[in-house]
Amino acid sequence: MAGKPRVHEIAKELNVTSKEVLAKLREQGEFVKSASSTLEVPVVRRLREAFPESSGGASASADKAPAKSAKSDGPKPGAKKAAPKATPSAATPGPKPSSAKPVPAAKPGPAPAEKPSPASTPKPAAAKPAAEATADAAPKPSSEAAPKPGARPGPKPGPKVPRVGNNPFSTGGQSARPAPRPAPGPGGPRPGPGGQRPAAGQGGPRPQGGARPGQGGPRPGARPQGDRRPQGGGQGGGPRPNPAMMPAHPSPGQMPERVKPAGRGRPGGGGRPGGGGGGFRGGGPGGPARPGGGGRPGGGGRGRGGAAGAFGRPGGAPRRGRKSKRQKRQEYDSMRAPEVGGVRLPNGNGQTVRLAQGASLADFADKIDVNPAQLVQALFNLGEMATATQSVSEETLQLLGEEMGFKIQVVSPEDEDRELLESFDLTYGEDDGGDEELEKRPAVVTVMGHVDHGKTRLLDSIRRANVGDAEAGGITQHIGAYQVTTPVNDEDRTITFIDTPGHEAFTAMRARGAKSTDIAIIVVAADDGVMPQTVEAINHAQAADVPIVVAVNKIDKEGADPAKIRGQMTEYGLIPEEYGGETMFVDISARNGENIDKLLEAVVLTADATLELYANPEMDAQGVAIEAHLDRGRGPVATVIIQRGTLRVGDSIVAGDAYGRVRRMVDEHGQDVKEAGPSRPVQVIGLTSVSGAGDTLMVVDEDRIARQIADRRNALKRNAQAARKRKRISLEDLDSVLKETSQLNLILKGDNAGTVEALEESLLGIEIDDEVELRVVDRGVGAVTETNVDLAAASDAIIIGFNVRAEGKATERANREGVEIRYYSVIYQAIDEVESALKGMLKPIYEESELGKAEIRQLFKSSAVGTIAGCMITEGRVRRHAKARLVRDGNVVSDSIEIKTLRREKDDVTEVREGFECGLTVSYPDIQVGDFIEAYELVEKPRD
Ligand SMILES: Nc1nc2c(ncn2[C@@H]2O[C@H](COP(=O)(O)OP(=O)(O)OP(=O)(O)O)[C@@H](O)[C@H]2O)c(=O)[nH]1
Repeated sequence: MAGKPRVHEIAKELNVTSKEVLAKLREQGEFVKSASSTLEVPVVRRLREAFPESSGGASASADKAPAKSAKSDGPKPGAKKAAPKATPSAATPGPKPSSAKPVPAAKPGPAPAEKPSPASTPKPAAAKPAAEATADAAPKPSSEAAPKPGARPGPKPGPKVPRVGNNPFSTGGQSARPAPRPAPGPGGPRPGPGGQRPAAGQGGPRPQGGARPGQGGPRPGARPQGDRRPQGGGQGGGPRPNPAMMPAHPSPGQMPERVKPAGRGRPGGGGRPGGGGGGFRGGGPGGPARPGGGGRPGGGGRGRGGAAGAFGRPGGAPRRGRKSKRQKRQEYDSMRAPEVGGVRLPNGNGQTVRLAQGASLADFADKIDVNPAQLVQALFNLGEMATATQSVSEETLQLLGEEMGFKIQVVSPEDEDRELLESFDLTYGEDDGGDEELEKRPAVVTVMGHVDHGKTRLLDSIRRANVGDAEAGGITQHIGAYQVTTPVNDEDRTITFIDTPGHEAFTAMRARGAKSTDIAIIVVAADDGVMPQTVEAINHAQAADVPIVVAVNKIDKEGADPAKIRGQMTEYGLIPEEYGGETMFVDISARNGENIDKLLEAVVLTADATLELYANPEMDAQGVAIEAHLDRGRGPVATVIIQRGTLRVGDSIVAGDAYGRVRRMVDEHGQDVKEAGPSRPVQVIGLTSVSGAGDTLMVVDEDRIARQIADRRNALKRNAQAARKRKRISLEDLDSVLKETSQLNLILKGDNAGTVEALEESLLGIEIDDEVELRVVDRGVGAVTETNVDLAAASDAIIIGFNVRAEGKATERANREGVEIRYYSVIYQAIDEVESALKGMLKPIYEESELGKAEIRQLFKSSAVGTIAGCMITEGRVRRHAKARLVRDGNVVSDSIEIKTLRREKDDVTEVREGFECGLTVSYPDIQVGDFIEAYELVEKPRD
C-alpha cells in the first residue's frame, strides 16, 4: 500500500461500501477490478467529489492514506502492543479473528471474553490491537475466537471497532460505524495485515477461504464467509454468528442482486452460502444483507478450501498447512526412508521381493513402487551403472535390496516356470489321479562311457538286433531315441533308448530339470579299462540317482579283461552282482552283437528291481524334448519322449518356448503314429519354433494358452540371457575397460565337469605378462549352445569346446556373430594354443605425453549428449578424443577418460588452445565444476 489507496480503503474513508465505490467508478467510466484494486489520485479525487457527504474529514487523509497505512502499524499506540502479535506468524491465524474488527457488533466481543481459554486466539488480539489499541486492547480474549494454542492470552475480542482508530483512513465516523459485522470469526480478517490495513472498516480481513473479505463486511447478517471458516477451523477469533439469527438459506429476496464481479468467476453468488464472498458486490453497510453467511447456519465454512469455489477461485486461499493423510504418510515414510547417495528410497523393512533371474531395475522398481530412475541413480551411487530396463545380475539386485532393507529372492528358472504354469492352473511332473490310474511304462535308457569305448556301436547293435526280423531290412531313422522289445521271463518288455551317446544330452537335460533317463548303461571297453570319462559318466548317473548297468564291451578283442573292469568299477561303488553287489555287469561285443539280449535283460531286471516305472496314460501328455531341429520340408521337428499321458495328433502343445499343435507324429521307423503313450519317443511336427533339448512338453487345453506360456517363457529366457550376458560395469571396471587392458575372454565347454574344471585351472595357470589377462567368463558341461555363442558375442570371448561340439544352430550363429569356437580333445593342445594367443596379445608399450589442462567452470545438461563441461583451457591444449585424467581437489578421480566431444562456440573442433573457452563432454559421468581435465596422448614405445 505504499502508494495508492485501494478501493476498499477509499470506501471506508468515504463511509460507503466498496461495492458502492465500485459502482460509482463504473459510472465514471473507470475500470476497476475489485475492492482491492488501487486507485489513482485523480480517481480518488473524483470519488470524493462523488461522495461529498461522506468524505468529510477523511478526505484529508485520503491521499496520504497509503503512506500512513503503511506506517500505521507501527505508530499506533495500541498497535505497538499489538505489534508483537501482529507478527506474521501470529498474523496468519489470528487475522481471521481480527477481521472481526470490522464486525464488532455482530459478534460482540463478549463471547470471546468468556472464552478466555488459553487457546483463545491471541491473534485476534493482534489484529485488533491496533484498533483498540488503547489500553485494554490486549487483554481481551477474543470471543470464541478459535482458541489457538499459540494465542496469547489477552487477545482482544474480534469485534472491536478499534481498528478504526488505527486506520489512517478511519475517521470518527467510521469507528462509529454501526453495525459492525459480526466478527467474522472464522473467515476472519487477516490478522497481521488486517490490523494494519487501513481498510479497517470494511470487512477487512480476508477470509482465508478465499473469500474476499472486504466489502461484504458490513453485512449484518452474517458473513457467510466469515462464518464459513470460523467454525470449522475454529480459527476465527471472532464470535460466531448466532445461527438462530441467521436464515437457514438466503431467500432470493435477501440476496444481493447479481453483478458480475469483474472477471471473477462467480459473483458473490448470494445463493451460496457464504457466497457473499463475491465480495465485490457485498453489501456495504447498507448493502443488501446477505443472509447470514449463507445458508449454513453455523457458518457453512468448512475449511479453507471450501470457500474457494464459491468465490470463483479455484484454489481458494492457499491451503497451507493442510495435508492429506496420504501426504503425511508419505512424508513420514520418507523420513524413515533410507538414502543412498542422496536418493531417497523406500524402506523395505525386511520385506521380501521376488524377482526373476535377469530382472531389470524397472522390474524391481515396479515391485516396490518407486520410480525406476531412483534405483538407477541409487545403483550408480553404489558404483554400478545400469539402465532401467537392462537386466541386472542377482548380485546387483541383492546389493540394492540390502540398501533399502528388502530381501531379494531371485527365483530359480525352475520355480519360475512352475509359477508360470501355476498361473495357468497347470503343473508339470505329476501324474493325475491315484495309483489305480497308473500303468507300467518302459524304462528310458541313456548310454554313456569313455570315448571310443563303443557307445555308438552298441546303440546301433541294439537297434539292428531289434529291427531284426519284424522290420527285416526296415529303414530306421535316427530321431534321437528308439524303442526295442526284448523277452524277459517270457514277457516282451520294451525299453526306450536315447540315441545320443555321451553325457551332453544327459547333462543338458538334467540341467533343465528334466529327468529324462531312468537307467544308464555305462560302456567300458574291456581292453582299455576305466577311463576319466567313464568316471565322469558314473558321477553324472549317480548324481542324478539313476541306476547303472555296466556293459563291458569289446570282449571279442584280444587282451580284453572283463574281470579287471569289474575290479576297477568297484572302486567307484559299482559292485558286480557276482561279487555280492547290486550292479549288473554284462560282457558284450557291440561289434558282434554278442550278449546284447543279456544286456537288455539286465536293463529290465535292474529297472524292475530298483524303479517303479508307472505313469498315467490317460492324462494330457507331458514329456521331454530330447532333440529338435528345423527340417526344411517339415519345419520345426522335435523328438519327444512322453513321460506321462498320451500325446495325440491335434493336441495343443507347448515345449519350452515353442508352441503349436501336433500336426503329425512319426516314430523311429518313419511311421506316422496317431498317439504316443508313456516312454514312447516320437517326432512331433507342428511346433512353431524349434524347442531345445531338455525342454518339457505339455499338452494344454487351447492354442491360446500354449502361446501365452511360450511367450512368457520366451521373455523369461531373454531376460535370463541378458542377465548372463551383461557385463557388470562398475566405476572401477570402467577405468580398466578404458585402459584397454588386453584381456582374453574364454567360455569353456567340456564333456564333463571334471574336464572343464581341469581345463580352467590349467588355463588360468598359464604364466603370462600382467598386461594380458585371461578371463573365463562362463563354463559349463555339454555341447556349445546358441546361448554360449550369444554370451561370447556379448563379451568378446572365444569358446573352447573340449570333447564337445556345437549343437543346434550354434555354429551357424557363431559364424554370423563372428564368434570363434575352437574344439580340442587333448588338454595340452588347448593350453598351448591359448598361451600363444595370450602372448600374441601383448600390446605395445605406450607412454603418456601431456597435452594440456582444462578447468571446468560450468556444467550444462543436454538431453542429447549428457553433461557438457564449460571449460577454460588453462594450459597447453586439449584435443577431441584425447585421453585425460579427471582431477578434483588435487586427486585423480579417474585417469583414463576420453574427451568425447569438443566445441568452440557452436562448432565442433578438434583442438582448443590455452586461454580459450570450450565446451566438452567426457566419458566419465561424474564431473563437477572446479575439476581439471588433464589431457594426454599415448605414444607407442617399442618393446625391447
Ligand atoms: N572289436 C570291437 N570293436 C568295437 C566294439 N565296439 C565298438 N568297437 C569299435 O570301437 C570304435 C569306437 O566305437 P564307437 O561306437 O564309435 O565308440 P563311441 O564310444 O561311440 O565313441 P565316441 O562317439 O567317439 O565317443 C569303433 O571303431 C568301433 O568299431 C566291439 O565290441 N568290439
